[in-house]
Amino acid sequence: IHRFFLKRSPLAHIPGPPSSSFIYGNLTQLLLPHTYGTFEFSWQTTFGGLYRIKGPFSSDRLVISDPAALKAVMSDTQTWRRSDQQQYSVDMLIGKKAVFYIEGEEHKRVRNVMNAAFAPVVIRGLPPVFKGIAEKIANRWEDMLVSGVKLDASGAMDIYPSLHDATLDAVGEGAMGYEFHSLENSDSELGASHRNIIALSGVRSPFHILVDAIVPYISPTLLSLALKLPTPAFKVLQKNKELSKAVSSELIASQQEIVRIGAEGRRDVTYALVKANASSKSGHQMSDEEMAQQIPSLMIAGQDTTGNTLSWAIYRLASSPELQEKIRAEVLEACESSPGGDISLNTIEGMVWLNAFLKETLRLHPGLPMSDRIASTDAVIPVSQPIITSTGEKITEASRLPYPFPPTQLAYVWGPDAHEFKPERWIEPSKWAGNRSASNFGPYANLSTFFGGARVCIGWRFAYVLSLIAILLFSFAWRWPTPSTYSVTELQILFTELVRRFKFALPPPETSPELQVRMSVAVNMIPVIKSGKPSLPVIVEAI
Ligand code: HEM
Repeated sequence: IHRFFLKRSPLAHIPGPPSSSFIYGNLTQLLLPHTYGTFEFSWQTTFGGLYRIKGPFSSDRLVISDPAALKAVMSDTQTWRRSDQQQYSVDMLIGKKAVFYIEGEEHKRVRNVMNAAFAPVVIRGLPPVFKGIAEKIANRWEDMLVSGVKLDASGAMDIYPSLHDATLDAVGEGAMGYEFHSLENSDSELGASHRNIIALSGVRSPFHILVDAIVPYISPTLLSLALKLPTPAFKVLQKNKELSKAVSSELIASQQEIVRIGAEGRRDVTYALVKANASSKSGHQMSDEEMAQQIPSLMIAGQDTTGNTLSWAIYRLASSPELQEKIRAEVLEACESSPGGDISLNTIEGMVWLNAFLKETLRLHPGLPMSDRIASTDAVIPVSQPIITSTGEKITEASRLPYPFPPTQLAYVWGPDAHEFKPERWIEPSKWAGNRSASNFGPYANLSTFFGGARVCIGWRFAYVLSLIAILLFSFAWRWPTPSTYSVTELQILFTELVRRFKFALPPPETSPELQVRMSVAVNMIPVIKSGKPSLPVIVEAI
């Protein structure tokens, strides 16, 4: 009662919207709007990059998108910790040694070994894996076109499930060293269990908001008893934890054997992880159990995020025929000028429009648009834009702030057209570029999509290379020859032929109102159609 009603909040003077409910505060508006950002973006316009909202039972929380504030919070992991709710979910899902769970020195030691496993040299060996998967998805779409699985008279088909199968296979083969065979429709037990987990995490309701609010006040003993209740959701979680533990321990043991006998291992991240761990100094190494808990961490963190990013990429490609043509022209030119005929990763990385398109997709559709942190002690947050408090005072830092949500970036960094999809902003000179680089927050292109600081997304390079190759292939190649090197003639003929033959379009709103896509957020940013079902209806057409 004291905490809720009597203690004066240090955030009382930070401006923000009025609370819409005593029970939920503003959280239903922030977390459950019909279309993602409806309230958040207008609050951002009114109050700037740091404002206060009400949480359950009139508690105060901060929403942060100011780059200086984000950077300060994300780089100080001693002060800014994950919330209890997040920790309980990770423990239920994976365990207390997962990279998301651990803090401080333990996190630093584990990240050091994991960073070596995600080094550029490891990721640059993955394109053959990604190309193989892109070829399989193209085969599946061709089958779908022939067998006529159409959603309505517009001819659109739902390519969302196949994009998620593709990223499960990509994370399986590229990161875990495990073959799910999702695209071949022969799902493994772990694959099926993972799908159940993603389906669970995709459901958000006012009830979940309430549970999240109450959890920190329940005694740990009572909570751990409650979590053992045989509810359907807890059963799914428990089964997944046991299954992923068994599979991961086996994967680690087999890679350890490969490293021990010095045999050439597969070039996946798990192999690199085991190798990096074996050559770490004693005291800096991870135990077998620690390594085994990182495998499901990669699956959970890597699959849904990349699946949704690719879905948004195709959505944006399909929304703009001119953009498709521009990228297509760039690819054709690269094919023609590639000496030796092998389109290398360097060439792909040098494609101006393709890269600008991907950056803009990541900017406007961040896979994980928000997360929360709690201050474990009094703290001061700097802001790049001053805040005018409710008493008219101008302040450049906010102190003792208990609950920030760092979400997307704002107009200060991107300009007044921040909410529009404009890949050209990455190509043409802009007066906002200075603000952007001054923010210097994320690991890639100053984007906050992968966050920054000590807990920056470890898989950002993996996601970037996977997305580049996938977009390139989805856009232009329905078939990619199987060998890992390609002759220029083969590619030229292939691309020229395919570019002439296929394009993507969205079903028109007039004839297909049910199939129009909006942004929805549970944990990830998901495309959903009118019924609320996660879907990506696209017309794949022969020109
Ligand atoms: C476009 C795709 C992706 C996006 C948008 C994304 C975004 C993020 C974000 C925002 C975080 C920080 C979350 C927080 O601290 O609250 C994060 C952490 C993480 N990501 Fe990613 N991610 C992507 C792909 C991947 C992939 C492909 C992998 C692995 C194969 C991966 C592995 C991880 C891991 C292990 C962490 C936890 C790092 C730590 O706590 O030290 N992510 N990701």
